[in-house]
Amino acid sequence: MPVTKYRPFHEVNPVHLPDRQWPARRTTHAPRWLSTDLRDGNQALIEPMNAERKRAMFDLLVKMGYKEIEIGFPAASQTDFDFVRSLVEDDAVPEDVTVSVLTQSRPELIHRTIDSLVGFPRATVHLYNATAPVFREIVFRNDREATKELAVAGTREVMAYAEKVLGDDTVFGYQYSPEIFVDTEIEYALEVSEAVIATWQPDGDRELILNLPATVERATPNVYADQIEWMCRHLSRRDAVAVSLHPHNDRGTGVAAAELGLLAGADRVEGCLFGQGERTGNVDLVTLGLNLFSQGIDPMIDFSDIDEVRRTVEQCTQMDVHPRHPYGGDLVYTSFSGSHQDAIKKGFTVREEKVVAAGGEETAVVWELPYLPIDPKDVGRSYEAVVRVNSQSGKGGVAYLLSSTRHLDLPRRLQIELSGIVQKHTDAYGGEIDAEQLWSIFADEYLPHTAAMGLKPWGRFALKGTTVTTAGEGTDAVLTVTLVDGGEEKVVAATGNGPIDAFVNALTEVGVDVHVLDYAEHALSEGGDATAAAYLECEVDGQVLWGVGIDPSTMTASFKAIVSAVNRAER
Ligand SMILES: CC(=O)SCCNC(=O)CCNC(=O)[C@H](O)C(C)(C)COP(=O)(O)OP(=O)(O)OC[C@H]1O[C@@H](n2cnc3c(N)ncnc32)[C@H](O)[C@@H]1OP(=O)(O)O
Ligand SMILES: CC(C)C(=O)C(=O)O
Repeated sequence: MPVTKYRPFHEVNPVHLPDRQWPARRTTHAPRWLSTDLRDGNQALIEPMNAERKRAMFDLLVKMGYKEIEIGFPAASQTDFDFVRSLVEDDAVPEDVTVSVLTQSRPELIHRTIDSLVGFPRATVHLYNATAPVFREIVFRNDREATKELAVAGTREVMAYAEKVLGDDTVFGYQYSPEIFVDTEIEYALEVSEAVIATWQPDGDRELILNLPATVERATPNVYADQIEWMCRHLSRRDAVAVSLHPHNDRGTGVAAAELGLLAGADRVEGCLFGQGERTGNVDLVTLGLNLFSQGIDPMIDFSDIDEVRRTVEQCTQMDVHPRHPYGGDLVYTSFSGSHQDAIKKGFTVREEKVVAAGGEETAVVWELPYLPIDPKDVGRSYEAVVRVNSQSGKGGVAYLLSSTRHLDLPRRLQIELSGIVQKHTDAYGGEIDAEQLWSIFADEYLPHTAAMGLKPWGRFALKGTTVTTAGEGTDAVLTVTLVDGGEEKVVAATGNGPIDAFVNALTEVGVDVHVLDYAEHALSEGGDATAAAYLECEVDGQVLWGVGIDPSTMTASFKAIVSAVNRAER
């Protein structure tokens, strides 16, 4: 690896800010957002969006609540131009949404760009030129003065042409970006910005958006924050200039850079949903917004159906969102590993208790759940997908899945026993076991005579019926049991100090020695036709194991559970 080819960023473009203030600041509110999905996102796609997909993206952004949307680079192509026109012709832009469009600093492109905006009630022209030394030397072969002049001349051209073509019909805004701001010598970036400010003359009613892009992310996020704080401190007319961030993600720290840049004083962030955009992408607006949400700060954007957002983005961009993408990926609320599942299951139980104590008011209870930074329900995800079972899973996950999908609340030792059985399957077959497969494993093991999943019944015994009579209080129960024993129907009678004791004694009549060690039962549904589940831990001929019974009658459920344990012992 030829590491000597590279230099540390502080040697390339140092920023001196020893009394930086941003590390001690806290985020208290959402910034202004601009979505550039239809511009920076679109220009990075293998197949740029057609009109229909652009419209679907625009409508999604509006629905989510974005108020500033960069809708394209209208001078780039007829498709881009026509899309911009279609929005005004279809009256598709709500009153509180401002669209913006990007242009280079070339008169013919500026004219074409502004022509596309005729009829928009509010629009911003965004002009950029590269100010970084590499671009001055390699791309433009311009010195500093000529580069500054390109920015100023472009600004003047925008002002003059907009005045001529748009007049008073459009509330017209202006944005300037010194491209690769992060690589530009900071005093020079300020000099160019000030020249643009002096040209546009922002004041209270006439804002200038100064966008400071990390066009290519080349340093740690604290460096970007220093650069932003330095600019914020040195800008004249700071109150009339909206400082905007435009981080890219080349080092994988675009989100952190945006967050620290906001602490450093920026007012606004430009990015794309799920971090679409050039190379490794623009900063991800979904992560930024939901990071705020997870801190109790309203992002002012609606993420309540994250899957719908993801599906639309995937359909528009023809690119997949990674399953581990923060907040929106398929797997990000899912735990496979045993200790995580156990903690989540316990967390949900404690939370349910707290919600009940709060009078059922779910939102009154602060979210504190192990391994889940936000409540999946808040972004439209269901709890069913939270816990999934594979070879890394333990009893907690298995129990959670049976509880959430089948309402079976297994006692702890039964959870441990079942987990071992499931583990044998996952070890043998690999991969994941879904809720249906888990139910099938469970039913085959514990409920062999339940017509579940088309399983083949097995086991020496099947319970056909019971009649119980008690002579009165304090007297023994008398029980008549009809059993199928190895295919042969038998009727046995026994007494005991209760129905279960009598049933155990009846089994002695057919040669089975069973003792009940532990017992648990609960209703599976509410109301008169409720079904009960019974779990009995039994010692059968010296073996300790669990049986499970499900029946409308609690007593019959218990008898079935004993039969289940006996059959398992003999299996
Ligand atoms: C960081 C960013 O994301 S910036 C946005 C980038 N997005 C895009 O480029 C997508 C849309 N672009 C396009 O469709 C085309 O590039 C167009 C229509 C804008 C221009 O096309 P062309 O005229 O064929 O020029 P080309 O694409 O080769 O651009 C390079 C030329 O533009 C000049 N240029 C580049 N940026 C700027 C700028 N901001 N201001 C003025 N001139 C510029 C270059 O110096 C070069 O000029 P040269 O040909 O005299 O050497
Ligand atoms: C045009 C500018 C803002 C840009 O896209 C970038 O620098 O990444």
